Amino acid sequence: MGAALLQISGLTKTYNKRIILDNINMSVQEGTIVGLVGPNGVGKTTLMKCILELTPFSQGEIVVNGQTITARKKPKITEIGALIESPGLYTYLSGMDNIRLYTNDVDEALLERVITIFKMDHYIQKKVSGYSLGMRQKVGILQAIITGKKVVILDEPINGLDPQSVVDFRTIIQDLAATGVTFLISSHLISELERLADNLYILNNGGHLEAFDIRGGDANHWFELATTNNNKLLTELTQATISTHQAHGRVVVNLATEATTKTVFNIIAANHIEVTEIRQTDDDLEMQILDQMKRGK
Ligand SMILES: Nc1ncnc2c1ncn2[C@@H]1O[C@H](COP(=O)(O)OP(=O)(O)OP(=O)(O)O)[C@@H](O)[C@H]1O
Repeated sequence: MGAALLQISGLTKTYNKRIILDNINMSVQEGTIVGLVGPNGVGKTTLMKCILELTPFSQGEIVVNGQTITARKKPKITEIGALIESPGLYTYLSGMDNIRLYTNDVDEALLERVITIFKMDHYIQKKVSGYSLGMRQKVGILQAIITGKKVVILDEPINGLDPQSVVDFRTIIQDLAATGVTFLISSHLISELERLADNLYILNNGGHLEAFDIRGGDANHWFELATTNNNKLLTELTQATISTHQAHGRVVVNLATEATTKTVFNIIAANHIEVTEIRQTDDDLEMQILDQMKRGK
């Protein structure tokens, strides 16, 4: 781990006087993979566009590999590759021609390796007009990473990829990160980001960005309780401002602290509810992130 390759300080962005990004701060160290999640329309793409200078912002500063962007200062950022929204490809050209047209600066060994991993050999020389969504997406990913830039921004890169390709994508990205490439990746697939990313940020409605501790914090503290009166328990827990919801016919609750655990079981006893089964949830992180998103509203 070295210096911060991407540093965002006090970034504020509005569209028609509506605040989309509100005093955003983010620091991404060299060789790390940062995930970005948030509800639809919250501003994830807008944040990425600010970093790529595709949209102006009113306040704050973004530093990419030592080059500083402000509301007034717009340097040509050299060390950045990106896939934003869906890849803009010329459909009458082949995937390979699209890549060659996009840049002269191709890392040939990397290109060959990614084509092999993504199993693109049989179509990369054919016209894009015959490609599926996932095939186009892979060309877009290639364009973003193939020039060997130090910082790569990928907006919903897993969209349209089949399960094997998602695994292949993870291999490609983690291998590159191990060589020092720094990634900011947005996705709605939280479970995939959990596997892929080193750090996670949540962008909430109102444009507030929060760091999420992906490897620690409340992990492994979510439990599903099968009880004789789920509705009563849900109501009582909610009244006691304890995070809870129902899943698989059980009450799901976070028992991260001793105090919460005591409160939950006191509520159960006081209401004569019987617990017939307790099991740890296997989707802890997803629950926590959704919970943090709800609280961030
Ligand atoms: N050019 C624009 N002019 C005005 N408003 C815009 C413009 N582009 C985006 N917005 C608004 O900014 C907000 C954030 O949009 P953005 O595309 O960044 O969201 P997102 O988090 O990437 O959403 P999704 O998860 O659905 O892709 C939305 O409310 C959108 O309507």
